Amino acid sequence: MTRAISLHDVSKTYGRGVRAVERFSLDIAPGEFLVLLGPSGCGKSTVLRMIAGLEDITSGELLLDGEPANDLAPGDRKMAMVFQNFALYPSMTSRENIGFPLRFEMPGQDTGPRVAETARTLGIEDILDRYPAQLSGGERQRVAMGRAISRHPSVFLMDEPLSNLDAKLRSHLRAEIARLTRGMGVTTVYVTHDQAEAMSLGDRVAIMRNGVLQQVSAPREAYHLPQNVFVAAFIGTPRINLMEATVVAPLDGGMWIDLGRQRLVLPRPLSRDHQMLRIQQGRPVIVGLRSEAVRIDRPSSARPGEVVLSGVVEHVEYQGHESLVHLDTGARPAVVPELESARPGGARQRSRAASRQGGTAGLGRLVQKAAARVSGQGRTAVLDRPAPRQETERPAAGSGDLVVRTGPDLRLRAGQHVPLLVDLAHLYVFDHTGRRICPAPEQAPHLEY
Ligand SMILES: Nc1ncnc2c1ncn2[C@@H]1O[C@H](COP(=O)(O)OP(=O)(O)OP(=O)(O)O)[C@@H](O)[C@H]1O
Repeated sequence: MTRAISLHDVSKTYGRGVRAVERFSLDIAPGEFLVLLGPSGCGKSTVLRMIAGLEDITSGELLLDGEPANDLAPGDRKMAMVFQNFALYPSMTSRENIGFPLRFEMPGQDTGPRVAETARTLGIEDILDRYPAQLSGGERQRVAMGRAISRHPSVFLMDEPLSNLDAKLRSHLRAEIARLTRGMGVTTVYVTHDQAEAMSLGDRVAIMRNGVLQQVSAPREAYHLPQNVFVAAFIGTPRINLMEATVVAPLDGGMWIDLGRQRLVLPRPLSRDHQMLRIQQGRPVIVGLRSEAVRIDRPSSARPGEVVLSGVVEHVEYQGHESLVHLDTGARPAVVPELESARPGGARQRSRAASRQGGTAGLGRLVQKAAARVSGQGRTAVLDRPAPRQETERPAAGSGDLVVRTGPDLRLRAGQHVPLLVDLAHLYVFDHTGRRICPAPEQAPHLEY
């Protein structure tokens, strides 16, 4: 059996007013593998624990297979939880640990065959008579998973189950979890702060920040069409390059994006996405370029849709199969403050702060309008208003503002000037509220999976 989970406008406030989750809404389909992803403290575990019934829901509704479940006792939810710290009974063997919950589910029956079947599935038959202290971390986590699986639950809830394991074992068990849960067709909600884990496991990924859901989508879509700059920055390695910029759109119909020392000239005729940028004329925006959007090559090698920039090599990270080249292009890296509030209150405070800081009256009003929109939706984050650019404010030497992937054989040295080709098909632009405006949300291309 597998089941549907729905959360409607669910909020959680812990005692003394700690608002951990805010108006969280999500429908999880039967058999789906849903990953809750976000930085530490953003409320992922709280959502999981509310689904499990281990935390009360302050407001909003939880439905299991369409039935209200806010007040259902945890034991009646038919869910199994796997935690980060394995949580095995130290005085029981693996066999006893796996069989323990079955004693209550199958009173008076022989649990042996169910334990044996579980052990076979996980390939742990040879450690059934050992105690937790005699097991490696990976073996312990397999036993903990065995205990969850043996009950044939309708839902798996996993809270960072692999974070105490080393990288190699983590990737091995990750594949095992994917195989097991898909094979069993059981709805799974999996919490992690590791974006690579989320991307490789989830049918869909729900990205949270400060208790607020930012985006729910298939991993591919979260990577290619991030709804806001936070999602863009959180997903993908190396991190997306984010630069402060200004759209310049003179009346002659041309347009470019001013990056400080250089500009990205948008080719004419302007694409629809680029035409939409015209309304940002003169306003601060954030340009996002993933490392694969830029290559080091001569201007004469430019393909259609590629425009020319240049950079100075700061530092090269050799990775064996490729190199990551850190470059200074003279742009100002845009900061997505980790502690930036995505909540309506935070947005209001920030807009007041922006108005207080002065700047142009127009910008103050814009920030306020955006804050009002954000209050309505609670979805995107307002960025700090960029400080006026000053010639003296350059990134510290060695920091680089652009990271580009190259083949491992390209020999570069620090201080070398290199030509860059930017593929505008991979250009992201976010407005000052952090929302993606290019590619424009309403005409984003449908992705083939
Ligand atoms: N029992 C509690 N009492 C008060 N505040 C709590 C309690 N549990 C969690 N919080 C707070 O609620 C917020 C969300 O916590 P939660 O554990 O859900 O985040 P998380 O995203 O799972 O973090 P992590 O990845 O570090 O486990 C945090 O600010 C945390 O300090």
